[in-house]
Formats: sequence, structure tokens, C-alpha cells
Amino acid sequence: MTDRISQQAAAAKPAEPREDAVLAGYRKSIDNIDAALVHILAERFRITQAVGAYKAGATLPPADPAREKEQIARLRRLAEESDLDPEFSEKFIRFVIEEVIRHHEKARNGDRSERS
Ligand SMILES: C=C(O[C@@H]1C=C(C(=O)O)C=C[C@H]1O)C(=O)O
Repeated sequence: MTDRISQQAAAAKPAEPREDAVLAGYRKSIDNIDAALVHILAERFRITQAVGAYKAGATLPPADPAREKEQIARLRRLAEESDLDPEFSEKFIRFVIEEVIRHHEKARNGDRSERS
């Protein structure tokens, strides 16, 4: 790549995503946020495991639809205030709660079986 035409061709070529400094800067922030999400979810599941053990001991049902309805409505409101799609927020929390209930059912069955 020493002649002028080759140099011009190289200059016109868009940078590979991995070599783009602006994109790399954004991705650094995305990586930090993703790490925080994993830590937050780990803490949420740590406490819901304790709730599952408590419910199993107290013979309380694994799921509480009234509580879920309140949480979904609250998170939809928060999403709207934060310019996040409320539909996405509802889908996300339902996905998480479904997994929590699966854990609670396992805890109730002495970790022998799962729902479905
Ligand atoms: C954690 C609980 O158990 C279930 C899981 C929920 C959740 O992950 O937020 C909410 C309600 C219940 O269906 C609870 O009853 O508080």
C-alpha cells in the first residue's frame, strides 16, 4: 500500500468495528452496564432464593399473582418516566419472575422436580 491510489483506497475504506475508537468507547460503557446488570440480577436471585426457601417452609404458594401485577404496573410507570419502552419492561420482568417461580417450585418440591 505505497502508491497514492492504494493510499486513497485505504483512507476511503471504513474502519473495522474493532478498530473504531468511537465505537470502542461506546462499547466500554456497554460492557460496564452489562456487568452491572449481571451483578444486579445475581443479587435479585440471591434474595428470591431466600424467599423461595421461606415460602417452602411456611407452605406459602410459589407464585403471588397480585404482587406480580403490582410490580408490573410499577415498572411500566418507571419505564415510561425513563423513556424505556413499557412493553419491553413488562416482558423483561415477566421473564425474570417466571424463572423465580420455577426456583420456588423446585424449593417447594425439595429440589426434586420443576414446573413443566
Ligand atoms: C419473590 C416472590 O415470589 C414470586 C416472584 C416474584 C418476583 O420475582 O418478583 C414476585 C411474586 C411471586 O410470584 C414474592 O412473592 O415476593
